[in-house]
Amino acid sequence: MDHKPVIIGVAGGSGSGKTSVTNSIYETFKGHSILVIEQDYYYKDQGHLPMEERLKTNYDHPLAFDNELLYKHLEKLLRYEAIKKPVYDYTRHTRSDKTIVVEPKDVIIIEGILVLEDERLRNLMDIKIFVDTDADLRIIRRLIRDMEERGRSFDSVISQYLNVVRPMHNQFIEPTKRYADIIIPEGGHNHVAIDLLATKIKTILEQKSFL
Ligand SMILES: Nc1ncnc2c1ncn2[C@@H]1O[C@H](COP(=O)(O)OP(=O)(O)O)[C@@H](O)[C@H]1O
Ligand SMILES: O=c1ccn([C@@H]2O[C@H](COP(=O)(O)O)[C@@H](O)[C@H]2O)c(=O)[nH]1
Repeated sequence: MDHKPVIIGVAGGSGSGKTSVTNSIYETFKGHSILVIEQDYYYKDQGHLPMEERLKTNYDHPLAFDNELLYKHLEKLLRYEAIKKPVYDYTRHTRSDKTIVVEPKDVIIIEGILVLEDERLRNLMDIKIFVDTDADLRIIRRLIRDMEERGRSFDSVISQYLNVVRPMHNQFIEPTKRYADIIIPEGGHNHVAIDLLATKIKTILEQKSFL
């Protein structure tokens, strides 16, 4: 019997609805043994850099992430060992001093723009999902979210989108769609897709005798 946790990767562009999809899966399995790891929390620590340098970082490039640490943490969770998850501060563009102790669970959702880009991460996943939403919707959603929740101005969001987010999406994120087992259009409000996904996850959990 295979008693390793199930790992589900949820990728997609910024504002595509990854967090909403992840939350829907989490809610469906609430009460079961499930946890979420956000790839964003694994942005490289930039505490040694002055703020003006941090503002120049390309946060949509694969090299912005500490995937080494993320991979090590997933390996530990697969062995049912606890991890100390880093905490990322979007207003300071670096890790905070805090970490969160995360206990291992049977279902692990790993969510982020580039989780399907790294082959080692992909190889750990039982189900790979790409949330596919048109660019016009993604920029509108991001604009609202970054101004309301991440302390950004209208001009900074637009400039970052045109200069970095859009080209990096086309170069690195969009191509990872080909690795996905399931492509979910429009994100977390797609109840049919979420229900189908929940059924598949239940089947895997039953095969592993977790349910
Ligand atoms: N299908 C949808 N229709 C309308 N709004 C949505 C939909 N999916 C997500 N949103 C909203 O768009 C914003 C970005 O979604 P989120 O899940 O945080 O995206 P991501 O994690 O991919 O950046 C959030 O405010 C969310 O409530
Ligand atoms: O310091 C930072 C770190 C990240 N970003 C942007 O965040 C998005 C990824 O988050 P989503 O929740 O998937 O939208 C990425 O596109 C980065 O551009 C940032 O602006 N600053």
